[in-house]
Amino acid sequence: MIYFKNVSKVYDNGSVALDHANVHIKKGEFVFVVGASGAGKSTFIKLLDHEELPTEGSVIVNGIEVNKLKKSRVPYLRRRMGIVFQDFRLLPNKTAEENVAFAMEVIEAPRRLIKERVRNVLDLVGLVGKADALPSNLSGGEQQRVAIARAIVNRPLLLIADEPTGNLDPETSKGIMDIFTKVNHMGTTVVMVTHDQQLVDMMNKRVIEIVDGKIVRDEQQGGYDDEN
Ligand SMILES: Nc1ncnc2c1ncn2[C@@H]1O[C@H](COP(=O)(O)OP(=O)(O)OP(=O)(O)O)[C@@H](O)[C@H]1O
Repeated sequence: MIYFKNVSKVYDNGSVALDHANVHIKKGEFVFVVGASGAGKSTFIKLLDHEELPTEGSVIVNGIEVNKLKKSRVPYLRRRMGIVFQDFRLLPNKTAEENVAFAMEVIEAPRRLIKERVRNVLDLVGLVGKADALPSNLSGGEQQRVAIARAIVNRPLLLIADEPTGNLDPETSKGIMDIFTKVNHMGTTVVMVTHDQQLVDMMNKRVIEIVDGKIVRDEQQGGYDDEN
């Protein structure tokens, strides 16, 4: 599903964000990526969706060598992945339902399918009752659930999340993890960057730790810290 083969990323200013990283993530895995601020976690994610290109090495996602992909093919790569951010990034003038539907409208899905799928995913994230609410009338946790619904409505193979609980309290964060677990059990691979020690320790999933661009730990059923 995901291969990083000897991947390095050096930004134009000389910052080494990834240093000869080798990773293999199989279909259906749930993986946390942890590390201090500036370690290279977001860069790791940006290499998956072609937001950044490696300076060296190759990145393969769903059988596509991302670093060799023509710009015109990037939307096809991104169709197979859903992305969730710390700051939700919902369209403020669209309701919860419209935000989710929009992700299907842009790929020109048939209207009836949109209606059916949007209802299903809003149900999955527990938000059917808030379908008509604008983001400004939703709590942070609810907004994140809309963002997750939007990310999964096109049934991606891969769900990527960059600090999805960074703006949420611990209880709400646990609810978000329950949804990720459900999505993972449906067969979707989940890669989540986080600083949330409690969540990582609670979930007991694979942990990849990055320090100064280097993968220093890759542990099945790990904790946030080495000694867990
Ligand atoms: N566009 C950029 N141009 C130059 N340097 C960058 C750029 N993006 C990131 N960096 C540098 O690359 C390194 C890794 O950054 P990255 O954002 O991947 O870290 P991170 O682990 O996600 O940090 P945080 O937890 O603070 O988000 C840092 O030294 C950062 O300053």
